[in-house]
Amino acid sequence: MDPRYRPRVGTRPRIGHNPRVAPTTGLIPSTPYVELDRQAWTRLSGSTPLPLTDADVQRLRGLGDPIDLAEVDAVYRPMSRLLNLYVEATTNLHEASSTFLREDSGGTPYVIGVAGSVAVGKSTTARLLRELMARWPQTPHVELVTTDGFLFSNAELARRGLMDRKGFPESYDRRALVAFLSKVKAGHAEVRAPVYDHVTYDIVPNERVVVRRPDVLIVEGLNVLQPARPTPVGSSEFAVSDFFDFSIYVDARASVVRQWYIDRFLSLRSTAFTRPESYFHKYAGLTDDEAVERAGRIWDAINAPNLVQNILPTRSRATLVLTKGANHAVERMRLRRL
Ligand SMILES: Nc1ncnc2c1ncn2[C@@H]1O[C@H](COP(=O)(O)OP(=O)(O)O)[C@@H](O)[C@H]1O
Ligand SMILES: CC(C)(COP(=O)(O)O)[C@@H](O)C(=O)NCCC(=O)O
Repeated sequence: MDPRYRPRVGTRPRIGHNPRVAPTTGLIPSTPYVELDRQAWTRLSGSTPLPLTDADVQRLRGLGDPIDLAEVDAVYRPMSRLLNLYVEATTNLHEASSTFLREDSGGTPYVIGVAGSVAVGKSTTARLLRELMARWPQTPHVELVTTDGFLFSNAELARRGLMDRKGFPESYDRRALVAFLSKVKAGHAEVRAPVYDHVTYDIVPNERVVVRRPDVLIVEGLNVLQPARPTPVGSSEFAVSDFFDFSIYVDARASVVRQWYIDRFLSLRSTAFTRPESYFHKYAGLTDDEAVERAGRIWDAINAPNLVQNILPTRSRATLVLTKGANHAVERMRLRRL
């Protein structure tokens, strides 16, 4: 039996609940998601326009990601329509809440989280979304922040014995990230975030990005769907995702992402790693076999355990899960029912 369906034994659907009854089995789905294959998803785009060109997609895609305009049309046009509907509904909800509180609604930013493994293509998804949403008339001002800026500096990670745990929840200054999001959500005129440099593999001293009351803020990072840390009795702490209006988890099989990580490492070897300031400069001269071996070791020691222990368990918290196949194309979508 399809495990997503449980028998209708002595249970009645709740009022207002709209169970999707599997036509052949008469069973009620026990998943909170609607699952769609690529074709079904693509059909949902309706007449939503796609204001991007092939050149835009080439500019926005990450290293090693072969995404093209056809893929963006099939996957991101329906997503654009969905988000447009959600943003509009949320704006109405904010207005209702402000009417109740007798406050000025003041334009609360719509916050979207993008989560997933290292090397799964989160940055491509986040950049495409930023570009698409900024072209809507209602949300011209879209900002994108990556959570790597909230990693502790290498000096601090070394002090805490966490240099081999970069990307694990404990390697981030979560309190600073939560404070940043809470100020953006509260409508502060200017909120600053620290900046990470993948080339030097460290926080850039004295550099900040400034976020000025965006219509939409996209927050991209490995651990953005992590629940709040356990707190002592009598106290409480926010999770990063408490500030999200919508979240996307970019998913692919771990063995496939491992290969993407290795392929990217091979490309970086002849590009970013050749720069003397690159933290990985010592790997620029590796042979193919040595580079594959080294990348595989970094993956197996750091990124794979982080994926299995910390990132994957947060997938079920996302509003939308995009599942990619080995060729990077999105094959399946799961949208959380409201
Ligand atoms: N060692 C590195 N040197 C330079 N750029 C890197 C390095 N590692 C990752 N990047 C770049 O950083 C970005 C984020 O990578 P990552 O966190 O793995 O997320 P994702 O691949 O899911 O977008 C990507 O654009 C990637 O190409
Ligand atoms: C910087 C990262 C932790 C990603 O951070 P994020 O923006 O997702 O918060 C990751 O790209 C990374 O460098 N991981 C450490 C292991 C490695 O070098 O692949």
